[in-house]
Amino acid sequence: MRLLVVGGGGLLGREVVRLARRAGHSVTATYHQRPIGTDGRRLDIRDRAAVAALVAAVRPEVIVNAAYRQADWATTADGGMHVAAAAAEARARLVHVSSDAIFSGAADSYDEGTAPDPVTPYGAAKAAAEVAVRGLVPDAVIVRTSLIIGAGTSETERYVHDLATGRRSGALFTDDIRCPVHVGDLAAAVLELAADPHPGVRNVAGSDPISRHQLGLLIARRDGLDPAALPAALRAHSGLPGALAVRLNCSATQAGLVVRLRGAHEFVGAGTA
Ligand SMILES: NC(=O)C1=CN([C@@H]2O[C@H](COP(=O)(O)OP(=O)(O)OC[C@H]3O[C@@H](n4cnc5c(N)ncnc54)[C@H](O)[C@@H]3O)[C@@H](O)[C@H]2O)C=CC1
Repeated sequence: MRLLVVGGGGLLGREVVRLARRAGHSVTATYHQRPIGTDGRRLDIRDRAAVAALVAAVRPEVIVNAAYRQADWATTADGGMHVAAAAAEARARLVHVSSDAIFSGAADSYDEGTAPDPVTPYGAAKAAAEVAVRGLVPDAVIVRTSLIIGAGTSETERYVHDLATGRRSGALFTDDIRCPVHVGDLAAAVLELAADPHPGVRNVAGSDPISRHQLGLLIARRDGLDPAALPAALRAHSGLPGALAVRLNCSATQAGLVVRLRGAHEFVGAGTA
């Protein structure tokens, strides 16, 4: 497969690039600010003409869009649209990465057919991107995912370390439930779906709904930190906008995947939290 990974320097993008190269695919990765390796290509997806030019030059069979910047409509919504437009022009398949932030959390769980009902600007931008992508590339695969956890490299893991070691103050919510996914499982699923001729929305998250506080305890135990040093709080009392609990139901997508989407208890640790 000739693959273009947009956002190839990020947590997910890096892993997609690594696994794709290991599988023998021809991969071009783009970065935004911090160069990646010697063969990365600089790209700002807010620049429609630049996206079109790069895609025309690389002529990918598949584009994975894993670019992301929180609270930036131009990257999330407009950028997603620019990548989709270029994919349509080049007749490339598209895997667009979306988020559980498109949901309010009002439902008990969310399957692939659920319509977005975002309650934050970020969620609204991600939902708008999905609409634009579907309009431009009707056979795109839209991967909705949840908290991405790596081997120590994710924002969540860094936050837990900072809290546990007193480098910053804060708390982890006990009522903020997500389905954390291991970056390796997610990247493997993205590559499977890139080769999958069946278009549409795919939920790709961990099998284990868990609170951010429970997740923090697992990470602390795994990394030899003091779990008691992680303050707990209620998001419901925090005044912060956003969903309390979003459980992505991945069973339909999982049934068609080789990779097993593990839950946080399994991939972070065997603790019972
Ligand atoms: N990290 C998480 O917990 C979650 C992530 N997601 C989604 O997963 C995808 C990947 O997220 P991560 O790998 O965590 O993000 P990340 O922040 O680790 O990487 C995103 C990459 O996009 C690049 N980027 C930022 N602005 C850009 C622009 N204007 N043009 C081109 N590239 C730009 C950044 O330089 C970075 O390398 C995103 O679509 C995100 O919305 C969804 C749910 C949770």
